[in-house]
Parts: sequence; C-alpha cells; structure tokens
Amino acid sequence: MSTIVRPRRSVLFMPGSNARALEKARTLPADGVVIDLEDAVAPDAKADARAQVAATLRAGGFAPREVVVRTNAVDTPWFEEDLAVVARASAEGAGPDAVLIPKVSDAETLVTIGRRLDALGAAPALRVWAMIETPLAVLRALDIALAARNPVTRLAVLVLGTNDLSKETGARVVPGRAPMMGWLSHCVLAARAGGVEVLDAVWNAFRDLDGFARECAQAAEMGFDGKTLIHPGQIEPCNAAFTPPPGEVEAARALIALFDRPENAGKGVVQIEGRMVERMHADIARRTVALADAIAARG
Ligand SMILES: CC(C)(COP(=O)(O)OP(=O)(O)OC[C@H]1O[C@@H](n2cnc3c(N)ncnc32)[C@H](O)[C@@H]1OP(=O)(O)O)[C@@H](O)C(=O)NCCC(=O)NCCSC(=O)C[C@H](O)C(=O)O
Ligand SMILES: [Mg+2]
Repeated sequence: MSTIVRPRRSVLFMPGSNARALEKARTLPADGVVIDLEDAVAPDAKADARAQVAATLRAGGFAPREVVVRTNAVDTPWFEEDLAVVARASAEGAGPDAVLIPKVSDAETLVTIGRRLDALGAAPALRVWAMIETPLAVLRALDIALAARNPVTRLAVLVLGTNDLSKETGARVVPGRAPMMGWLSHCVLAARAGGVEVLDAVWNAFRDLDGFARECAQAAEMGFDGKTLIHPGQIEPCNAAFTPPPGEVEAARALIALFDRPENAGKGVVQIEGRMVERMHADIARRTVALADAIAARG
C-alpha cells in the first residue's frame, strides 16, 4: 500500500456548463473537484461547456484542490476534442491535475489514451483517472488497475460509478448497497494490487445527509481513499469520515516511536498495553500519520 501524500477524501463533481458551480468550487473545502463534460452536460451544450472548461482551467484559482476534468466516453463524438482541450491546457501549464475517463472497460484503452496524451504534448505530470462503471470494467478491474505499471497509461486513480452500474446490470442502488458490495470490494482489492487509489461512487439523495454519512463510513471501512460527491453540502461529512481521528493518529505516532526505539530495532513484534503489534502495524501507522500530516498541511 502506498504512503498517501495527497488527500482525496472528498472529490466534488460539477457540470462544466455551470459557471456558478465552477466559481463556487474555488472556495469549497473539497480535496478535489471534477469538472464534468459527460453526464452532467446535455448533448447540445457540450461545445459551449468545453470552451468554458478551457477558460476555467486557464483562469485557475483552485489550489490546493486537485483539479480533474471528466471527458465524454471514448466512443462518443466529443471525446477527441475533450481530450485535446485537457492536453492543451496541460501543455500550457494550466493544469488540470488529471483527466477522468468514463466507461473504461479494458486496459488497452488506457494505453491508447496515454499515447494520445503524449502525442498531444500533455505535461508529464498529468494523470489519468478511470471510471469503473461497466460490467466489463468490474470483471476486468485487476487488469485495468495493473495498467498503472505501464507508465504510458499515467493511471493514478479508479472511480466507481454505481449509477451506470445500476443501469447496466439492473442491480439497485439501495442504502447499505448489498447488491453491489462484492463489486465494490473487488475494485478496492484490484486498486491495491495495481498500486492506485480508489474513490467511492456518488450518493444521489444529496439532502439526506444521515444516509450519506452512513455510506461514507461504510466506504472508509471498506478501504476507499475517499468518495465522489455531487453537492457542496456533502463535503464536510465526507471529510470527517475519511480523516483519521486524533486518537488514532496519536496511537499511530506512539507505535512508530516504539519500533524506532534502539531496544526494539531487531524485533518483529512488540506489545502495547497487552496487544500484539507487528511491523506491518507500523506500516499502517505511517500511512495514517502521512495522511493526517497531509490534511493538516492543507489547512
Ligand atoms: C444536484 C444539483 C443539480 C443541485 O443543484 P442546486 O439545485 O443548485 O442545489 P442547491 O440550490 O442546494 O445549491 C446550493 C449552492 O451550491 C452550489 N452548488 C450546487 N451543486 C454544486 C456543485 N456540484 N459544485 C459546486 N457548487 C454547487 C449552487 O450553485 C448553489 O450556490 P449559491 O448560488 O451560492 O447558492 C447540483 O448539485 C449539481 O449539479 N451537482 C453535480 C451534478 C453532476 O456533476 N453530476 C455528474 C457526476 S455524478 C455521475 O456522473 C455518477 C457516475 O458517473 C455514475 O455512473 O454513478
Ligand atoms: Mg457514470
């Protein structure tokens, strides 16, 4: 498991066509924003939205938030120009940090997109995020995640899309998510095997903050790095769910210090207050501390 240096607890979607939302996003406490050109933008509004997104990227002002643009799907008439706009902005130094590709269903698509980004002159720092939201994507999640080992793909993050998964499979999106639990866990596992991060899907009923908080807690327990959001009201409960509690951070620091003591240098296992701890627990503790420090550094 990698040591996190960039918190991705809360990643807020907004329509690329909604100037007010784009403006407001610069002031919101989300760790990241996804400016959407896909589902949140009507077909007739695609070209105008793309132009607005290009201008928004050039104007900047989102730091320290991570900025991501979601293109339309690869097999749509809009994809090539969406990707070109992202690559141009990236080449000019106007970001974004990543491009999110919807409906990725195989690893080869990521290789093709990576080559295209290189050819378009995108900055090397530009990352690719992939939506896992088709039945084939879930079944091939491991292959897709392992594509991160090929640097040409630039793959850094998987994002679950349960609305599309529901549409494609007939499985219902219900509180507790029993019908999809196996798929979600499988994708967390695949992401870890590939060394990439993984974000949970959106919660549609954005006025139901109790239900949302339960789903955030579930996602954090399952190992997701964060959750994608659709409304500003979801940011703070989501940040709270994915922020390590102070007591946990203190315990993590104490555990690291214990293994750092000279008398424990040669030991694989020690005890704290009657509980066995191994060096793997120190690795987990280092990850907790790294995340807490990165969150604190954000202010
Ligand atoms: C769902 C919404 C359409 C609701 O919008 P609205 O009716 O304007 O809500 P409010 O009046 O409560 O808004 C209050 C203020 O907050 C701003 N706002 C609202 N949403 C956002 C946002 N996402 N980002 C930034 N700012 C936002 C409003 O402008 C109000 O501001 P103010 O003027 O100061 O009062 C709307 O929330 C919305 O459009 N959400 C995003 C929808 C979206 O992007 N959907 C696509 C991604 S989800 C997806 O595709 C799922 C996945 O692919 C899958 O398959 O599962
Ligand atoms: Mg979708």
